[in-house]
Amino acid sequence: MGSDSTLNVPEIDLSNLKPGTTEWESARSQLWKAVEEYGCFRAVFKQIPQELPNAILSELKELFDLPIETKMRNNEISELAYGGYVGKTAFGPLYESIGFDDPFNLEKVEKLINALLPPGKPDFCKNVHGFTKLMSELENVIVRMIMESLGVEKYYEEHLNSVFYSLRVNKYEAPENDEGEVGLKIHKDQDVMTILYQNQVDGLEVETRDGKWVDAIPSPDNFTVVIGESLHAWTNGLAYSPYHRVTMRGKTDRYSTGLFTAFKEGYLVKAPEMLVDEEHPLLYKPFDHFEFLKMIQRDAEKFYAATAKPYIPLIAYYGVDV
Ligand SMILES: O=C(O)CCC(=O)C(=O)O
Ligand SMILES: [Fe+2]
Repeated sequence: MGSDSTLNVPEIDLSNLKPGTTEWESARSQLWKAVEEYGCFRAVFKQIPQELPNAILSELKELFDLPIETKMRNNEISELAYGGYVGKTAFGPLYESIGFDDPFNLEKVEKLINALLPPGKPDFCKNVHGFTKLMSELENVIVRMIMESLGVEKYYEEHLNSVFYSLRVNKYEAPENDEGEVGLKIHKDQDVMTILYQNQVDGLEVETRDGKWVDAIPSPDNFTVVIGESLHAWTNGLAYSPYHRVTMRGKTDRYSTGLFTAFKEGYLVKAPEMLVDEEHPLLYKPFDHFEFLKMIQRDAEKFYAATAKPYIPLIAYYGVDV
């Protein structure tokens, strides 16, 4: 089952748009079409200078080349379910990842980097912090456009107060054979959305709503947006959350960054009443997503690492008819 390499996910320019203008509305209708059909698109957002993520990516080799015991120090610092350091597993045979729990907090970023790479890297930390802030602005534009498309923009302020952001930096080792190897197995993201940036080594593949696998091939000025299952639930299924995977080909290691938007502890994910009617019955029982993550974290290792079970979608836990 390969992906169709002639297809790419849509590209949408979200740079410097003002709500209410015709430019905003035109980008919004492209965005909603992509969110419905692909759950994934490539955003251009010129407010983020390309040098910023590239400066972060250029430091990642040094970070991932550290001994595993050093990288594991992240697990003492991280307080988040799925935070910390993730080493290679059956789920991600070529994948390693380092998580920044609270990249909005420069001191916490510095605490982690000082622990891994004493005496620290002040510029790298500032870049991680600055990049996160700008990416969250992009996230806000996307959420606002999605809510406007569904006529539920009155929830926008609530969204701003109910989410937090974490950042992961990832490495995928170049495969040994020429045929292409699994970098990260098929899964959906469980968050609200993920915004990715990569060095120019492609590998992300996404399944569209009508079941076609397509490549996400970003240009250097593209941020790849993947809709998570929490937003799928919140929109009562209208925003699509795609299965995706990373396949590695070629001889170059791949580095990427991912900004994850998630709901804070205590926030109940519940579709607005306006999006529920006889034709569109409620798909998910209201749930505290943060609690859910903590619950399954306990089983995560035996779940994904040892047995490499297929990903279990959120609907299997909270689906109304389940
Ligand atoms: O590195 C990528 O492009 C994708 C990563 C991913 O799917 C994830 O972190 O959930
Ligand atoms: Fe993912």
